[in-house]
Amino acid sequence: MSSSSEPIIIGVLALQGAFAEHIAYLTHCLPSSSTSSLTAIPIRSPTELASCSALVIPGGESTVIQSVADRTPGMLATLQAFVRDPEKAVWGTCAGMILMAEEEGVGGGKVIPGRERQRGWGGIEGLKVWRNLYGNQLESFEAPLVIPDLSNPTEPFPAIFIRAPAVHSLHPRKLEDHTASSSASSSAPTLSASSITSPAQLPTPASTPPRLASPSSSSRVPVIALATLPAEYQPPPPPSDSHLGAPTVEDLGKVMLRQGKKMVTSFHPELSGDVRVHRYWVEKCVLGEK
Ligand SMILES: NC(=O)CC[C@H](N)C(=O)O
Repeated sequence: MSSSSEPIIIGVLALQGAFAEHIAYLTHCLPSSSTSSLTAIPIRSPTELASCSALVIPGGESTVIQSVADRTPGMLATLQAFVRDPEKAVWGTCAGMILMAEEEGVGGGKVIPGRERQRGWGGIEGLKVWRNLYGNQLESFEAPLVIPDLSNPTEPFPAIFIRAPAVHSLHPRKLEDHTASSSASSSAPTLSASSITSPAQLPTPASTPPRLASPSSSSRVPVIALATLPAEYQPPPPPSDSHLGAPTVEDLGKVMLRQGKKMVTSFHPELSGDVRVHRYWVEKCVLGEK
């Protein structure tokens, strides 16, 4: 937790996508009771990112965000280092979730040959996602999402899904499930931190691109599933013979995950008219409140 004298600067990656909405929500929901002063600013360069202790990677189009970052001198390496630093709070929404995965597959829509498979920047350890699993733009939808850890948890969160990614799998799978009510997640085994398999012990298929080093201090931090879609909204599983391996079907509907100071949502809280997810991330991940 930062001391009251240090202002906390939250960057919102502004290379493409819904960054203005996040800045508006963060500005609106900054906790008035907090002794820390917070401010949210757009980020377009490594110098701007250097002033931040937290970052939002917005929704939009992950391939465009990736290529603009790639064309901005120093930006991609600076972003990857920031996202993988366990001390930095980072939240990825939709395209941002894809970029915070370690590996991604893609279905539906237009797939550029040779780009079926992408390496994410990391952030949530061992996360693989499947892009566009919920369909195209016209198949966008809103679902009432029960998020038990939010304030006023009995009031469902209006979660908006636009060409959203789904969790494909997590390796190693060390999941704490806070979404008790979901039928899809209730049978999922919950592993304790003591039963974690070290990533180094897992066999790596020969065809897997080289891994970036995982942040060592996060390696025992469990991933918490904070929200699971009701069964009727869950997507069909991606193919089991893809380059990502077989999906973990009971995790497909997990649409909000947190690992330490990192969080991903496959939906768009910045379009919902409800600031509770922004408030949760600021309080738990940025300010480190219990
Ligand atoms: N709404 C979104 O952020 C869509 C993400 C988009 N499908 C992608 O692959 O990047």
